[in-house]
Amino acid sequence: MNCIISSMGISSLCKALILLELILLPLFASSDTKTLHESSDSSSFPANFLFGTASSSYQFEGAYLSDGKGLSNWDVHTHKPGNIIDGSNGDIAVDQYHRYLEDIDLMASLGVNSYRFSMSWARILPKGRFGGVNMAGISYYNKLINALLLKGIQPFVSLTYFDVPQELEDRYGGFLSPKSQEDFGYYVDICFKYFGDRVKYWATFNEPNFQAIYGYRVGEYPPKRCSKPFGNCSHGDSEREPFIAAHNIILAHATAVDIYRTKYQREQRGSIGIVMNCMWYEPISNSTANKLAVERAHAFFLRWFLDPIIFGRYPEEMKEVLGSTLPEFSRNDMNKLRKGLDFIGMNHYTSYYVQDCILSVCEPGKGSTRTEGSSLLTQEKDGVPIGKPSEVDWLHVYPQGMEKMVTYVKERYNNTPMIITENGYSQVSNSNGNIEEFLHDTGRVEYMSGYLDALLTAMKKGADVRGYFAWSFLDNFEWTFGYTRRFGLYHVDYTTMKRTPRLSATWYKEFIARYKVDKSQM
Ligand SMILES: O=C(/C=C/c1ccc(O)cc1)O[C@@H]1O[C@H](CO)[C@@H](O)[C@H](O)[C@H]1O
Repeated sequence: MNCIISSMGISSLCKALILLELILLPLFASSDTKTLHESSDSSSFPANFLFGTASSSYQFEGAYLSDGKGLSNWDVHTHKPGNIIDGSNGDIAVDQYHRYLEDIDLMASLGVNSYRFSMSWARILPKGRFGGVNMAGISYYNKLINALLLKGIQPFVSLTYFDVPQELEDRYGGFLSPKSQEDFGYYVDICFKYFGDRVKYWATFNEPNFQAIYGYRVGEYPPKRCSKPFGNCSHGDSEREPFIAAHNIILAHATAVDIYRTKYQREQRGSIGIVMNCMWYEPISNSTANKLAVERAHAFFLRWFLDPIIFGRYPEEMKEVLGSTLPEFSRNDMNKLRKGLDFIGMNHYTSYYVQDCILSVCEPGKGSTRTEGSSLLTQEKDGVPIGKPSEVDWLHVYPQGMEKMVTYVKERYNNTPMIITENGYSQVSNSNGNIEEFLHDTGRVEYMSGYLDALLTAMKKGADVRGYFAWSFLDNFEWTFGYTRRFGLYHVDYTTMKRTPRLSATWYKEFIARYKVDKSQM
């Protein structure tokens, strides 16, 4: 039975059921970890569910100047000393550009039915719309798509994933200029035209909420703009620019959807959405102020983009605080925004406690300032972490967050179809050494098994979720952390580029196999 929490509170029967669950849950949880291999109930996922792995162009492809590719903002950023903690870059990355056939064989052996990858804008249009189409780039993605389809693996394409042609930055300041909307429209039209006969899933942007904050507030991603006290950059305005960049990204998304709907979708029959970074928030106490702070945290991160795209307006919480700093949508923009999206892509990894900083005085920290919504994010309460810590400081294991996050998005956006576009776990490494330890990744298996169970719980309660992608297929270039964070189901030796399956790869393979056996019996 479903427990419906109304404004009146929870019924007493529900309370009793929840209590019973709380008592029984630890019993099941402990037997779960004993038999890792049978812990998750894959057979209950619906038919046609997408089970895949995820990647992105800059983190995987390498070949940064091959066959006519132009420079991207990330090529330029990583080549400047001091930007990446281990001084590395994605020039070679994991060389997927040359090894895609071998990689597709690995995916086929895993049994996944989908692969999420991104197209490098600068590989297709080295100078944006100010130059020609690079046919060698088109040819690479054609080969990749065809080889995937040959193995029964659906391509799931992110049109852009943080990397944009440097030309756009140099010419007009990238996403700070409305001209970026036009450029994005020009680019996606080319992608739909060349690949849309075979690609049925398109995501316009990956984590634009993260992109806006890291590029324009804290200045750790290109174009490395910010102001004090948010970060240390030579240019920028942390209180204004994130909102301008976000505004242009929202309208660039709308432009892409408009083009797809008017020119391609009827014939090509695919779907188009956006991928958001989704963090779950728990109030640090049950006070009304902290609960309101949780809602503000969602408003200033997730709803910042999804409210305009789905409802045509920014969250009230943002308007109230930001006033005229928040750009406005013209009538023309509103019309474009009406085209919405077909699915919400969700990257979910971890959860935070939230403390109100309007009524109480907060230590400075993530989210605490006015322009961030006055909601301080922490991962500890009275010295106790929100979930089991991992080797990576920001990644705490809190599987309940998956169920709650999916349920939140379901309720707010009228159960728009959702796809978990990323979920994953990291190990830390400073060298290639001790591969055995890296391969025996029980932490990752427990993480995925717990999060998939929580996802299924949300689905059993009615959430319309269509797919799950593990981040990541292989170890890869982890942005500012270079090669020191390993998220792969497969270990990569960065000297030889050899890929080796971890325990988690075997576990995921068996998980998918059980799902397939069950579905073939239907
Ligand atoms: O979710 C995140 C990043 C979270 C974070 C980073 C640094 C902090 O200090 C706090 C959070 O990005 C996604 O998660 C992955 C693994 O990180 C990245 O490799 C993906 O490219 C990206 O889409």
